[in-house]
Amino acid sequence: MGAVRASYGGDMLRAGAADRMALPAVGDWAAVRDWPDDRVTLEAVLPRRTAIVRDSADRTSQGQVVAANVDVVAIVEHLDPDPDLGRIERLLVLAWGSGAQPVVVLTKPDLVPDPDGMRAEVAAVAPGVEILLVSAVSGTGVDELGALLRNGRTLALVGPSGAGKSTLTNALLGVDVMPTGSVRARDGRGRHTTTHRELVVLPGRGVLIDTPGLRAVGLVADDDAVAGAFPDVEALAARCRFRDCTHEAEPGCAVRPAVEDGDLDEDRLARWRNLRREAARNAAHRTPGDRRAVVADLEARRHRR
Ligand SMILES: Nc1nc2c(ncn2[C@@H]2O[C@H](COP(=O)(O)OP(=O)(O)OP(=O)(O)O)[C@@H](O)[C@H]2O)c(=O)[nH]1
Ligand SMILES: [Zn+2]
Repeated sequence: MGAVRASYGGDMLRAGAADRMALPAVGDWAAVRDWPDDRVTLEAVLPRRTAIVRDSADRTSQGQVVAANVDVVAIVEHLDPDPDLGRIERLLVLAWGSGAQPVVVLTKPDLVPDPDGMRAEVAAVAPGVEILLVSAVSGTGVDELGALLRNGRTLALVGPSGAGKSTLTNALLGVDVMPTGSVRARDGRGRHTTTHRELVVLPGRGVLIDTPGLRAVGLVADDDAVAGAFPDVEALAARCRFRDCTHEAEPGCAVRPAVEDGDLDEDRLARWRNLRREAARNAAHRTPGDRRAVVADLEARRHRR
């Protein structure tokens, strides 16, 4: 049938006003109605298998769905400039929270002398997660990445602007469908080239979703998503004598000695603490009372229009 343009039906408008999460996102399946007068309305979004959710800036809802029904979330990070380990951890939390399987894709290995050494550093912040080195320039790893797209699976690329997501999309397709940004010569940073989310169907293979550069992802992550990204720290913390151990000075703490013995990186521990705090703050902000107030406010605004 191809592409159709649809407006929201009444139920969809109401659901979207009450919770932004209800609105369709890229990757969603939706029911549309074809009216005799040629109008097309989007009536319902079908239940999602998975959802990548980011914080919505306006706090009017639980969050905002960046992509739905994704099977594999590829966290795309460049090796040049140096990869940002904290950003990879954050995006891993986002991925674990989505219900999809994460992989880490390290791009531009052709620009650094020791890509395998850098992969090992990244592996330390991504326990249990497959890590691919992929160069669109030399072709290294493109087939491995493409293999994730078999059997009609949906692969979403997330990562900062300039990491090479659009370039990877083009490499996987074998043709250029996405505009790519040329890196500014002076500071080596990419221009922001993807202005809206794109979904590309690769016939007989799967579906590829290229999300725009997620700069500062606000997380709606819960403790489980943080635990998914930090299984090493959580395993240590589970061995502390006290369940509410703060890992500062308590007797019987298992985390502190791991740092002292060099088994756990101090910076990683600090980032784990911050993400846990962020998850707790999120949970506190989104009390049912808050949400009722937000919905009432939205309704009032709608009536004024
Ligand atoms: N040397 C090298 N350059 C690459 C590679 N992948 C991407 N680039 C370059 O990096 C720049 C940014 O790539 P894009 O694909 O536009 O980045 P993006 O992640 O899609 O960025 P947004 O669309 O802004 O989110 C472009 O100049 C690419 O040519 C690679 O594997 N090796
Ligand atoms: Zn402890």
